Amino acid sequence: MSRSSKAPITLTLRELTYPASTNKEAPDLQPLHRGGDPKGRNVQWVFLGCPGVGKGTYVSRLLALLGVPHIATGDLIRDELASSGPLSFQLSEIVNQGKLVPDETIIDLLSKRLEAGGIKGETGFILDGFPWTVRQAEILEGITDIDLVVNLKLREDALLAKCLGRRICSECGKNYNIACIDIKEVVVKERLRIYNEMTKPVEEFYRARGKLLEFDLPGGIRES
Ligand SMILES: Nc1ncnc2c1ncn2[C@@H]1O[C@H](COP(=O)(O)OP(=O)(O)O)[C@@H](O)[C@H]1O
Repeated sequence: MSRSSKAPITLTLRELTYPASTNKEAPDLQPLHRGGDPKGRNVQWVFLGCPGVGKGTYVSRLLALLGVPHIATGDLIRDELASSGPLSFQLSEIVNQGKLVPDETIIDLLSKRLEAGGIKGETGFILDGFPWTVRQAEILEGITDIDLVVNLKLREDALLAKCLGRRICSECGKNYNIACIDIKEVVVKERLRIYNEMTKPVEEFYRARGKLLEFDLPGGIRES
């Protein structure tokens, strides 16, 4: 598969989450595996997906398959906060207010993480929580050539049900709650609206470069 091509990317989710050896319809996947990359490095992918879509579950399956680290900018921020370093006070104010950390700070933390990974021999990654803005996407393109941006999407009603802890009983078909989640539907809807508004330009950025791979998920993914 040529990743520099501008042709639409047509991998299926099955091809992404299961090894080529178990998927007879996916011979294309082989070059993406460790050591088989024409660029002489492992895959460098970005995962986009709104809260509740099941991104963490998909990413963890892929990590085992591809042998790359999961780099989540939220984790980088939390590590920095836990270190009580010079940045931590300023960062805790921003994060506690639910705001985005300035681009310079997040890019500095990410560059350090990539550099440290490079020293350890890492040549690929799955990036999560970055980029959030077009400016971040542009800067990332300047740092490395991202191969693929996977955008996981779930219908809003399914997403809402998931975020609110609702499930449908497979026997009687009625709704039930798996947990006592004290969160209002309007709050979840607003969070999704803000997410969509923020990430649309980032999706466009990667779509224009032929790097965006979109999945309309039919439902949630099982966590086990
Ligand atoms: N790409 C980014 N740009 C700016 N700030 C970020 C970025 N990624 C993470 N952050 C900051 O770190 C916090 C935690 O990130 P994350 O774990 O991805 O979100 P959440 O805690 O909502 O799941 C965010 O609320 C934000 O302040």
